[in-house]
Amino acid sequence: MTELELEVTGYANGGSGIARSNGRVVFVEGGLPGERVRAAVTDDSRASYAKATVVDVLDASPHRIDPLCPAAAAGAGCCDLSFVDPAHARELGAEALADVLRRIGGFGADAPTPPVVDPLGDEPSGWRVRTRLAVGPGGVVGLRGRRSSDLVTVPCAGPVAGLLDGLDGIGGAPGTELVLAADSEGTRHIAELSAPADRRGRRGKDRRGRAQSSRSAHTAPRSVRTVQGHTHAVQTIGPRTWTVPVTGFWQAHRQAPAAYTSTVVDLVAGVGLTGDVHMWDLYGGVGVFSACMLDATDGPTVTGVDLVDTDPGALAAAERTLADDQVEIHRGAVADIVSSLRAPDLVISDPPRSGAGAAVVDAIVAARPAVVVHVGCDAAAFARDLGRFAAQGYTVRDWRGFDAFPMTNHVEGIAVLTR
Ligand SMILES: C[S@@+](CC[C@H](N)C(=O)[O-])C[C@H]1O[C@@H](n2cnc3c(N)ncnc32)[C@H](O)[C@@H]1O
Repeated sequence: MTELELEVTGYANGGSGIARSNGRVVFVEGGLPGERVRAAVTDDSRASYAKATVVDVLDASPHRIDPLCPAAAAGAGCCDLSFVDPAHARELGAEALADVLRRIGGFGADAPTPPVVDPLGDEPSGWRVRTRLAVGPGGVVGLRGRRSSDLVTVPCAGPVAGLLDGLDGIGGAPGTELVLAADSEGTRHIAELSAPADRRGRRGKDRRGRAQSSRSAHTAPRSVRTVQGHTHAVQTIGPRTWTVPVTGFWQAHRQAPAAYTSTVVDLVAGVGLTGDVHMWDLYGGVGVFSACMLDATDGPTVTGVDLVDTDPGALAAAERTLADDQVEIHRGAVADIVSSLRAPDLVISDPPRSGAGAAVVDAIVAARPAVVVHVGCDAAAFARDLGRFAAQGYTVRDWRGFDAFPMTNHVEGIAVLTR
């Protein structure tokens, strides 16, 4: 493998350092701004940039520390920034978020001050209430390697205390995955997900056949078996309680649901929306944003909600918790449903990592809500969506960043826009 000696001069969204070699950008995994490193080239296939990974640190950044996560240090793909002092990792996250808001979102000097990235707790470790692990031969449980499918059995530092205790031989079949969730009481629930269809049917297929089965495996249903605890985890935020399928979506950071819901209420109140309003809760899941807006004592009075999501388990949980509220639940893709909904005054959208995308942003704009709150767990997709709102007459009035996945490069953004 080719090795290069590089000066790392910047930090890119996604967690790599930025260096240059022969006029070409090199994204350096494991390199920090200010460092001189020796790095092995891992991808040389593009003309404009290459990728490399640090093999030796020649001059270290003062922010480099002994890795906080033993699993990441052993090669697992979990906590990619566990070797960075947590406060500095947050500064890097804020820089990367500001950079994509400028470059991808097109926000210039007239935009609000770029967000700082706030911690959601005092500790960089012990925050994660949900995780997914692989089961290897003999029922041994671990994380997959960063760049391999090898099993790393050293425990990750992210999960809350007790979540990873005593897992080997707990009963997961080799080739399956275990989904672990801690509920609001701290009780652990474990569900086994059957092996993806492509792993089960791979043998004996040619390359094209394997690619086809890999694509369909993404959408193929996987059977679920309870290994410990219950099929559903009880989660609470303030006065509300949800029973959420163990394999369904709930924010990973134990402090995130309370922090995000109070932030959303503050941001909506902060732009002066008052009176009776009709709201859309898009990508609403179990309806945490519906609930916080219905219960808010500041800001508008929400008289009705259209909640849209694709996940039947999440929607069943929403139906139970919001049974006595004016919430209409719609199962399906946001892009297919929004144009049939009653015009909203307020839209909250919280898409998955890929973002809402052009068609959904355009459909929200066409419905002319006075206020939009947009949430994003991928900085680039978040910036792209916000840029599209801004190009069509919406102004970002305020935005916040959260260190919702400590020890990793990921940050969460929440922005409020008005028409
Ligand atoms: C980041 S989660 C947010 C869930 C919820 N707002 C919360 O905070 O608990 C994204 C949600 O989008 C849903 N989803 C993904 N793609 C979707 C689509 N095309 N249309 C509607 N919902 C979708 C997922 O099922 C998931 O519940």
